[in-house]
Amino acid sequence: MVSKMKFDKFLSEEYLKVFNNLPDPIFVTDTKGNILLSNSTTAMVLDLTLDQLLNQNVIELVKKGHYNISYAIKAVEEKKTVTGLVELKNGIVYISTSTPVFDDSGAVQLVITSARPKDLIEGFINTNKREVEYLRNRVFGSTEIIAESKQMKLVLFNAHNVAPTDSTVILQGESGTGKEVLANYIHLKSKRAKEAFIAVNCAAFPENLVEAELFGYEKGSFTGAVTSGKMGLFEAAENGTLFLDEIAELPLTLQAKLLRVLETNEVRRIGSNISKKINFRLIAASHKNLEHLVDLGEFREDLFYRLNVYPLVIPPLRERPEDILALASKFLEIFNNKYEKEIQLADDELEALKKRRWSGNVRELRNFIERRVISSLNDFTSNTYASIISSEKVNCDIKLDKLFEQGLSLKDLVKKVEKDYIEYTIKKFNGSVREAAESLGVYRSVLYRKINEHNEM
Ligand SMILES: Nc1ncnc2c1ncn2[C@@H]1O[C@H](COP(=O)(O)OP(=O)(O)OP(=O)(O)O)[C@@H](O)[C@H]1O
Repeated sequence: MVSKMKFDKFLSEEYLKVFNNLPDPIFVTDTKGNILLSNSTTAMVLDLTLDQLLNQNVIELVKKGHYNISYAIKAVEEKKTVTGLVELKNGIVYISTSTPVFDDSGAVQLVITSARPKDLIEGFINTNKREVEYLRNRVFGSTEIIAESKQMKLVLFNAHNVAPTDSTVILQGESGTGKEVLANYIHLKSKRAKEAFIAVNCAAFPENLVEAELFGYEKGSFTGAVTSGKMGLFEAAENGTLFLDEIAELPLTLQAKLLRVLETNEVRRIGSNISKKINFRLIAASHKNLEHLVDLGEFREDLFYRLNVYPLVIPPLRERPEDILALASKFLEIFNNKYEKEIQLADDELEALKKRRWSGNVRELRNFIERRVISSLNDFTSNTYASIISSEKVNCDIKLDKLFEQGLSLKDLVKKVEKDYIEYTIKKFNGSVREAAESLGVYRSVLYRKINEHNEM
């Protein structure tokens, strides 16, 4: 048996670098199946850290259910290269090849195993692409989604693998972690990419309108309905993808109706007695823990199991500091272009960004960088700015004594500040309510409601 330490000595630093940077899983075992060397991709796809993996034996990994079969031992027994399918615990199937390496006496000394996702290879063969993009470029080097951290790379990797399967996907993660971005990514990497991607926020509609939005209605079916009738969003997503964000906000009665649609693939508009067959892929998302809501009786268990085919959890931004810097630099580039500025972040600012809690996740970071570029810091030194970033408190420079003199009630004061702040933000975004809503971290519908309320004040 070759010990890991002894084995490492065989390899120059350059070889190790090449080995580590291979985008596919690759690892080396001894004749008993002990893992001597592995790249981090192998650990990542097995949902382990590299350290954990290096202490493992392939037979144990199979026993623990990380994957269903190992060809490394077979290669030792049969003294030849063995190839076969391996299914991981997340359902992804790989084509794995184990190649024995012999010593001078012809005995097997080591086995090198490498693997590639089956779907990916088949996809390449089927589309007969001449320019084969390597997995790392397709997934890890994606320009649409920033994923520097190991956790986010794994999420993206899993998203990449589930995309072509047409399976229902449920995305969980705090608000602003990138669930909609990921849903769109899955759509774009699926067979439905050329069809519609319909994103619906179940929390953005008043309860009585969600059904009409989703199912559509025939003319005159309820007061307030457009006289000509309206197509629902299920129908609008025909052949494409329907993304139901904040699915936990769907009222229980509608949850039952959604389940029926998923089981029958049929939709009936409100006021109609004709059902229509539809074909769409569902991606749902929630920042709430749906399993917990099932326990509380607030989410239907049957719908939960119907949705929970392929769950993907996006970790909060504070748990992936590598992404903070990568995202900040991307957003800086975007907003420097947009506002024709050349702002750079100083080292202390970058440090402060990494330490902040980012409870609004990527959305908060994006808004923060946009404000940073807009304000251009004429009257701040980078030091004071860094201290503002790192303090979690909002710096409201309001003259309290002046306010006190006005004798406003707390309610009126809050409304007044809210009104002024909203007006100020909309002005900053040249009148764009959409951008202002993004910056303020509220839905557009909420912002419109507030503007109406303020107009009536
Ligand atoms: N990994 C990422 N790379 C680049 N941009 C990202 C990433 N994650 C999120 N964003 C950006 O952050 C913002 C929020 O993302 P998104 O709307 O997808 O979050 P969400 O989890 O769906 O939020 P909510 O639960 O509030 O609907 C968007 O502007 C999006 O473009």
